Amino acid sequence: MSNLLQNIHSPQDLKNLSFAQLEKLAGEIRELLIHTVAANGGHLAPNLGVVELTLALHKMFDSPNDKFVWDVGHQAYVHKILTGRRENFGTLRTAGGICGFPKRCESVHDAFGAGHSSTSISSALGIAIARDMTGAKYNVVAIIGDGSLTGGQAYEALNHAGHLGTNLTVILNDNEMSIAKNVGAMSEYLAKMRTAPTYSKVKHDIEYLLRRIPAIGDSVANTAERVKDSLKYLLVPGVLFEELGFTYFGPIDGHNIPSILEVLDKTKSVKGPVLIHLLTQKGKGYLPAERNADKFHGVGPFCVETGEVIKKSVEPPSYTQVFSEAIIKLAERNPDLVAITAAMPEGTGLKKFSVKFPKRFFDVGIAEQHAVTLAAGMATQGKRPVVVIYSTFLQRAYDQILHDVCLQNLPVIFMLDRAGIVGEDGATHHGVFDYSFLRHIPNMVIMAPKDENELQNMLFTAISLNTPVAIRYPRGSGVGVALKTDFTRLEVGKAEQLVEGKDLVLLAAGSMVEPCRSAAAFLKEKGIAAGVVNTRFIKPLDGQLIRQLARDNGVIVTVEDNVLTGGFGSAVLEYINSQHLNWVKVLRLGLPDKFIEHGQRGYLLEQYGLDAEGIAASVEQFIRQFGAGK
Ligand SMILES: Cc1ncc(C[n+]2csc(CCOP(=O)(O)OP(=O)(O)O)c2C)c(N)n1
Ligand SMILES: CC(=O)[C@@H](O)[C@H](O)COP(=O)(O)O
Ligand SMILES: [Mg+2]
Repeated sequence: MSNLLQNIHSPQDLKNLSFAQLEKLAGEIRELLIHTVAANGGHLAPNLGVVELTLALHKMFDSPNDKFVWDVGHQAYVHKILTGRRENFGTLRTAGGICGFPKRCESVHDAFGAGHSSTSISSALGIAIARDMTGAKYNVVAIIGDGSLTGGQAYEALNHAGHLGTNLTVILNDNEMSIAKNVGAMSEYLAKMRTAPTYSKVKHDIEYLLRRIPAIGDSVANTAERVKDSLKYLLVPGVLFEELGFTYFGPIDGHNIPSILEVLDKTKSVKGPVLIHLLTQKGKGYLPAERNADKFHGVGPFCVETGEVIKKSVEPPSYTQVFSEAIIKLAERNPDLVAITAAMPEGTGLKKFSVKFPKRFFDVGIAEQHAVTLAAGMATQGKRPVVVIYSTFLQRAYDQILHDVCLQNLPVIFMLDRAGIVGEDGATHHGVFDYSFLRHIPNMVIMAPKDENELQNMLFTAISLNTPVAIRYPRGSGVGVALKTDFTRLEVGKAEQLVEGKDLVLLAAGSMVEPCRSAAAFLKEKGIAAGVVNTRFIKPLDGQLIRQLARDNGVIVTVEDNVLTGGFGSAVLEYINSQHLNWVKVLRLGLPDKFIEHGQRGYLLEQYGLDAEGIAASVEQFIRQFGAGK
């Protein structure tokens, strides 16, 4: 057989393929996935697990008329390959190239955008309701993983869909994995179903049993119904979904294309919402990913032959690694310290902590809102919860932070990893809003470290405070300072003057401090004397220092890797205004009021003028236009 994939330009090209051809195509798709992700990095294992499912969906349904909604969307590469983006697939996750997540502006086949988890059933239900209101006829399919089914929003949507009885297909892609091993009672329930006989067989057996009960009178009929119910509870897999108003099909081998097609076909005629439970293997078809599905969930460039990740050069440890060690040392000193992750023990650096302190570690699943309120509850009882959540995912828990933690001034520590530009994951994942969504909440202290030692000291300081604290730090390597073994308590609200300069001062937040130091050196070569201040605290600000800088310099440049709207620079402006320091000229550098696309982190920082050269260039232009000093 010739190469089939090169002839697939749209889902229509699948329609006449035989099962054997579809299987061959699955192999070719896996090759493309493996080689592309090996070069560009990306979510390999999740995509390897849905090759057959995606082929079956596109064979059975008619996208874009029928709508597929991918939960999280990290597993939509196959869908992209089959929907006209194969030739461009080599640009995956590169600037200007194919996005790693579904995106409505990228293709009509991407019915709904995603990146954050557990939204698919809600959006699919919304689409289905709109369809019914307009009298249109098409199928709506939400594809959600077992990990994403730990997120509360998925249950809100199941609850609503079951109540409405809307025609909607939910495919549960159960591979027993979130990024790490899936957790929680629902995960255990699904595991039990894996070994259960199929629903249709059980249904048949129950009916057979009931037919053998002689039908004499109402009481026997009632008994028969009760027997049926009891047996159903005992035997029928998926009864939970059935009770929620869904018709359950499964469990079904998610790598068997004929079986998937058969069940999809069956469900087409079912009235109301259906849930199809597929069993798949994460990483299927590539041994290193099958053996190590969590490593290959999201992976950087790697060698196809060995599965070894390609290290660019010897890099300093990441902020995540530094945090990972620091929290263990601090937990050894403080038995009340507990750590919470929302399904990301590895990514947050809490894995080691979980091994060392299994009773003080909580993986709550993809449940950021619950994680925050859980921490608040623990804090009322004297525990010192450290909640470690990527900046972008903490957006979910805004009200829990405000209402459950800050309003009661509870000492919960938020470690916001992946703050600022994250890179290739793109718009859904950049952590560029946290200063803005945290800064206005009363009682909250916000810090951002300039380097690895400061990260340790900030955590140490946070534990000593009796208020909510957020510490935000970027993805990837630290700046490479020699790591201190002891901790220093920082004075709350005190900034650190690093470089003196009479013409202007660069007031830098967190990971912007180093580029500002270099920018100051560039400016010096041009005869501009720029001071550099490490702000350390975004809240409370160092008002005394800002007043002094205003007096001495007259030009303040704030630099942050957050959106300018409501960010650190805005805080400085508000302060200057409140103090009537009217003569001060302020330049705010940060991210614009738009969503930042995907691309390498360094490239994006450069594009948005937040590398050393960009900062220096903006300052030079400002000084040329408005003058230096007072
Ligand atoms: C709100 C939110 N929290 C955390 C994540 C990070 N995340 C991405 S995929 C994933 C696991 C998803 O597991 P599952 O749905 O089972 O998909 P699989 O990768 O196993 O196919 C997690 C935790 C996210 N995308 N969104
Ligand atoms: C899909 C998703 O949300 C995660 O897999 C995310 O891509 C992880 O990011 P890191 O690679 O920064 O841990
Ligand atoms: Mg899973």
